[in-house]
Amino acid sequence: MKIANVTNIDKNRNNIKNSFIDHQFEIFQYAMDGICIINATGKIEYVNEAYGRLFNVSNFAMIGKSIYHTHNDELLLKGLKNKTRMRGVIKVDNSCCVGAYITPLMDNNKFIGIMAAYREMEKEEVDDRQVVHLPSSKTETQIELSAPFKKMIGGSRLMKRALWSAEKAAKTNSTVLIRGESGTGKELVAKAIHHTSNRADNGFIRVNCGAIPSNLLESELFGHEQGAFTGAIKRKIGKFQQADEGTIFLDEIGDMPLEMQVKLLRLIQEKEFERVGGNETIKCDVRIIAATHRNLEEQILEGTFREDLYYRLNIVPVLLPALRERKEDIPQLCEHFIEKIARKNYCNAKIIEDSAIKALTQYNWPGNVRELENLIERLIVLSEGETITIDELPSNITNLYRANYHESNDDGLINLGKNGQMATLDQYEMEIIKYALQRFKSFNAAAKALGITHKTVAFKARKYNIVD
Ligand SMILES: Nc1ncnc2c1ncn2[C@@H]1O[C@H](COP(=O)(O)OP(=O)(O)OP(=O)(O)O)[C@@H](O)[C@H]1O
Repeated sequence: MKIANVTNIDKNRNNIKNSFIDHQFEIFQYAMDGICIINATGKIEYVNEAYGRLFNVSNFAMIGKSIYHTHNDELLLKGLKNKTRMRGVIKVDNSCCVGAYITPLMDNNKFIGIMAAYREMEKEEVDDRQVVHLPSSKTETQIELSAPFKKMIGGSRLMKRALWSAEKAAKTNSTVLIRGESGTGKELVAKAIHHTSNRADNGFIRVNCGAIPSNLLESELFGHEQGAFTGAIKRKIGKFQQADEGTIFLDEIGDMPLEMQVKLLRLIQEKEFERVGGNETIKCDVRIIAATHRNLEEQILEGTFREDLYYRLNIVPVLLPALRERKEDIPQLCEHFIEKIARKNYCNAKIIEDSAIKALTQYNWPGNVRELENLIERLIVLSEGETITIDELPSNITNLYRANYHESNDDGLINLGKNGQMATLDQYEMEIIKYALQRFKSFNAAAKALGITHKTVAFKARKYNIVD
C-alpha cells in the first residue's frame, strides 16, 4: 500500500514536472521577475518581458544573440565561467538596483547553461559591496539632457530612462525604434531626437504608415513618375527624397503592409530606391526613426511583420511608459498643459485644486498623455472660475476616486469615526496594507506605492492576518 502511494506521488511529480516544462515559458512571460536563460556557449535562449522592463532592452531582440555581444553584466559572465550558483546586485542606473540569482542548468550531470532571475531592490536592501555596474558607457546622472528633451515632462524613473536612451541615440546616426501605447509621446521623442542630432538643420518628415491606403503608400514614400498609374499626372517626389540628409519618422510601422516592408528593407540596406514607374536609382541619406504601439514580436510570429526588418529597425529601442506607470508625473504634466493652453488661448493660467489632482492621479489613462492634455484643455475652456474643482472632472474619473478614498470632511487622508474619534495606529496601518494589497495585487507593487520594502509589507500582512 505504502509502495503504491510512493509510486503515485512519483508519477504525480513527473506529471507536474512535465506539465511545468510544457508551460514554463508561458509562466515566465507573466512573471514579475526578470528571467534570462543562456546556453553553455553563451547564446541567449530566452529572456522574458520583465527582464526587458528592468534593463530597458527589447527582450525579443536579445534572443539568439551571444551575451558577449549584448549589454550583459559581469555576473552572468562569471556564472557561465564558474558554472556555480551565484547571487549579486546589479546597478542599472542611479535609482535602480536589481538583485540577481544565477543557477547552473545541468542535464545528466552535464553543464548545459545558466538561468538567471532578477528582481528590483529597495535602496535599503542594497549592500554596496555586492554591487556590479552594468558596463554601459555612462551612469545616467552624467547624461545631461539636451534642450528638446528637457522640454518634455518626465521626472519619473521610467521616463528618465527612456529619455536618456533617446538622448544617447540622438548623438548617433543609428535607427531608433520607439515603442509605447498611443499618446505616450512617441512623436515628441522622435522630434526631440531629430532636433538634438546633427541633422537638425535638415527636414523632419513624418509618415503615418497606418493612415495611408496600402496602394498609395509606395508612391507616398518613394514618389512616382508621370504616368506611372492612372491619376499620376506629374512626377511626385516621395517622403524619403524630401527627408534627404534629415530624418524620416515612420509612425505606426507595425501597420506597414508586408510588400512595403520588403521595399523598406532594401532601402535600409542599399540606401537607394526607385520611384514608382521609374528606372532611375536614387541614392538617399536618411536617418530612420520608427514608432509603434503594436507588439511587433507577436506580429513576427503571426507573419505580419518581417523579422529581418525588425532587427534592422530595432537598433536602439526606446520604450515609453504608459501614463499609468508613471503617475508621479501627472501633477507636473497638468501644470505644463495649463500653461501651454493658457499661452495658446492668450488667457491666464488656472489652478487645479488638490483633490482634483488626486483624482486625476487615481485614473488609469488609457489614452495616456494625449488624453490628459485634451481633458485639461476641455476643463480650462468650460470652467467658469479661476480654479478647476473636482466637481468639474468627468464622472468616470471622480467615481473611481470617490470609491477608492471615502471622502472625509476636511479632504485629508484620515477617516474619523462617526463621533470624530480616531482609530488606533495599528488599525490605520492594517487598513492601509489591506487596501494596497487589494489594489496592487503583489507585495512588490504595494511596497512601491507605499514607499516601504516588500519585506515590510509581507511582515505586516502576516501580522494583521491579511495573508497567511
Ligand atoms: N512627456 C511629455 N511632456 C509633455 N507633453 C507630452 C509628453 N508626452 C506627450 N506629450 C503630449 O501629448 C500629446 C501626444 O503625444 P504624441 O503625439 O507624441 O504621442 P504618440 O505616442 O506619438 O501618439 P500616437 O501613437 O497616437 O501617434 C502631444 O500633444 C504631446 O505634445
